[in-house]
Order: sequence, then structure tokens, then C-alpha cells
Amino acid sequence: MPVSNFSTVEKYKYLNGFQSYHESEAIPNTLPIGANSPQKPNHGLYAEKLSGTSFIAPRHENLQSWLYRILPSAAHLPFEKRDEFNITTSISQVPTQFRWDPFDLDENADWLHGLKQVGGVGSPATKTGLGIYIYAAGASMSPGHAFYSSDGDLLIVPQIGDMDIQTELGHILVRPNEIVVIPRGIKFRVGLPSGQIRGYILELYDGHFKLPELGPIGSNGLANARDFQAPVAAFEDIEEPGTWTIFTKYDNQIFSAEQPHTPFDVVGWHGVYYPYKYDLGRFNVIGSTSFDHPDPSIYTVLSNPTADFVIFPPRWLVQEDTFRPPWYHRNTMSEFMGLIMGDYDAKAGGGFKPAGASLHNVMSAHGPDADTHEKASNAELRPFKVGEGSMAFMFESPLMIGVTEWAVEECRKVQWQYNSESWVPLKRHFKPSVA
Ligand SMILES: O=C(O)Cc1cc(O)ccc1O
Ligand SMILES: [Fe+2]
Repeated sequence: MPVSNFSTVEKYKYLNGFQSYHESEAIPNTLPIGANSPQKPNHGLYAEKLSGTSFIAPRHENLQSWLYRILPSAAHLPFEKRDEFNITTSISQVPTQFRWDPFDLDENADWLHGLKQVGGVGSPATKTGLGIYIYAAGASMSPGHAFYSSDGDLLIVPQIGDMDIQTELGHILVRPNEIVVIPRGIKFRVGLPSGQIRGYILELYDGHFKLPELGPIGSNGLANARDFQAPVAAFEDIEEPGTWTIFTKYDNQIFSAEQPHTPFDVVGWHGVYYPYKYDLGRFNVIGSTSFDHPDPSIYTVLSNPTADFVIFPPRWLVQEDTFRPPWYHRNTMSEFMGLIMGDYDAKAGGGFKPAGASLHNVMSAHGPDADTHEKASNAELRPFKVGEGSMAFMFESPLMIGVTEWAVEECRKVQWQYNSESWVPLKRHFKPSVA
């Protein structure tokens, strides 16, 4: 039987702060004082360094942690390729505006077996670009399985179901309307404490998320640093040898390796490279209190040169003499959107549903559908709370986002009438004689 070092109450304790230097030990006197790699670490542990940036990365970008564990990660058998996984199908770059009906649930799969790539660009091998995935699962990953991505940092956006994520650095409970980021290389296992799960994932093949600069907003606002939560150290102490399988996604293919000991044996750790969660309900929304619709960058939660994570939380709209929904637009950026719950105010026509998605690529024109335009251009402009009970989000990237064969064909969720239902019905209102 695994021996855990925590009670249920203590299981989900967190350390608060974004990219703060944290340290945590599940047994007192685990972390060496004034050194990282003593000749004999305390309690007979092995020291292991986990680097998320190059050794020479500037101090303010340098992300690494020291792990003190029962056996080092290297103690495993060789990797074998697992061809039964087919997460990434061939990707094509097209300017088509896509919208998808809700992606299916899957009660039989576990999180890893229920993972499918929807879109992407670049290559994990050259550390450029990103991947976008949908997961759907109805079973916990086996206690003998763990996964890490060699390809990048995973930003997971649950849409349905709680995820009990056991990571090497401790436990995280993440629920819909929260997000979790699991950096490259950190092993984890997804348990399902309350039934089926489904959600979206953005994988960054390069770099790590930062909080956006606040500029004239000042020193607080948007996502505040103290609301990001890292786990506390927690370990399994299993003396009998067994078989554990470690899966990794490596250049978008799955490999696995067996080892005779649990990977969740980190008794203490310190550093700035760790998984963290954030409750989207804590986002402090800033908006226009006079006129005009601001750029959606005002809703950025996390930022990276490859992609930003932007949300559309419930908020008051008070602008005068303004068409309040998003304007019609074409961008050099591409926009992948998902909906966790509720409605999105730019799509009153109803085709954008929770668990569905849309993709508006580089310079592909889009904006409110015809119904939304009709309503918003005639609405009485009193203060109005938009998005009550809803949460839409966007993965926004300067790169073209290609679509996988699975997303276009196999999943059978594409709304091929998207353009003809949303924008083709827009009416002419042009009257040269009227100001
Ligand atoms: O296209 C979208 O719905 C996303 C979006 C929202 C917004 O408020 C402004 C621009 C934008 O691209
Ligand atoms: Fe847009």
C-alpha cells in the first residue's frame, strides 16, 4: 500500500505567487541548507535538478527546481515507441474560418488516451510554435501510469469535470473555471474524483508563460500574482518493487518506459519551475468606462511571444454611443476560441456552444454574427452585465494555426455552414443621404 505523507485536508495545500521562489518539504529537514547537492542529501534521498530554461538564461527568465527524491528519474528501462496513440494527425494551413460543435465526451478513455490534437504550428523538435488539443475522459489514469510532455508547457483549461492531478511536486485539484499549467518535463497523473472530464489544452513548444505587463493600469489588476497556486511536496513511499510506466510525448509521438519504482517520490523541492493553477474567477477585469470596445489584450491572463491566453469573464458594459460587441476585424494574429460555460456575446446566433471551438486564422475576417449585429446596433445602452455565468477564452498567436485531419474530418464536428449562417446574412444599411 502506498504510504502518503498527507491527510485529505492537507492534500490540496498551495503556495501562493506567480514564479515566486518556493520551497516545500513533506518531511522536516529534507532540503539542504546553503547548498543544493550535498555529498549525502538528508534522509538518504537523491538530489535531481530540473531545468526549464537553458542554464545561462538571464536571471529573470531562469526557471529551474531542485528535487529531493527516493530514486532519481533516470532509473528506468529504455523508451519504446507506442504507435497505438494517434494524437497528432497531419496538419494543414488553411484560411477557412472554422467553428466546431461540442467535442464528444469519452467515458472509456483516461486523460492520456483521450487526447486529440486540433491545431498546431511549428515543431517541438526545433522548439517553435504550439499545439492545441482537446481531451475527453471517463476513467482515472492507472496509479501505475505517469505522463510528461517533452514537447512543451501544457496550459489545461477544464470544461467539464474536476481533475485530481498528482504531480511530482505535489497534488493539484483543478475544476472548470480554473486552469492549470504543467511545465515541460514534470510527470503527472490525472485522477477523476467526480466523473467525466473534457477540456482544452494549449501547449507552448517554446518558453514559458509570463504575466502581461500592466503599464498604465498600475501595480494591480488583471490576473494578480498572488492568485497563482503551486502544490506542496507530497510523495508515495512504496517499498515493494512493481511496474510503473512513464509515458512521454516526444516530437508529437508517444513513447513509454518502465521502471520498478513510483515516479511520485519527491519528498522536498525548491525553485521556480513548478506546476500551478489559477482560478479564472479571480481575474480583475478592466474595461472601457466611456466609449468604444477595447482590444481583447485587456483580458490577457498569461502571455508568451508564441501565444497569449485571454478570457472573457462576466463584466459590466457601460460604454455610451458604442457598438458594444467586438468589432468586425482582420488580424495578423490567429485566434482559437473555446467556451467553458454560458454564451459568448459576439455570437448571439447560438452556434458557439460550451465545449465547442472556433478558429479565425491570420487575416481571416470575422466578427459578430448577423443576429448579434442586429441586436447590438439597436440595443438600449444602459449599464449591462455581459457574460453572467459564462466564460469564453482565446488562445491568440501571431503564428498561423494549422488544423489537423482529425479536427477537419474525423471528429465530424465542423460546422460547414459557419460563414453562410454568421456573416453572409449581414444586411446592407447604406443610405448615402443619411448622416
Ligand atoms: O473575435 C473574437 O470574438 C475575439 C475578440 C474579442 C474582442 O473583444 C475583440 C477582438 C477579438 O478578436
Ligand atoms: Fe477576433
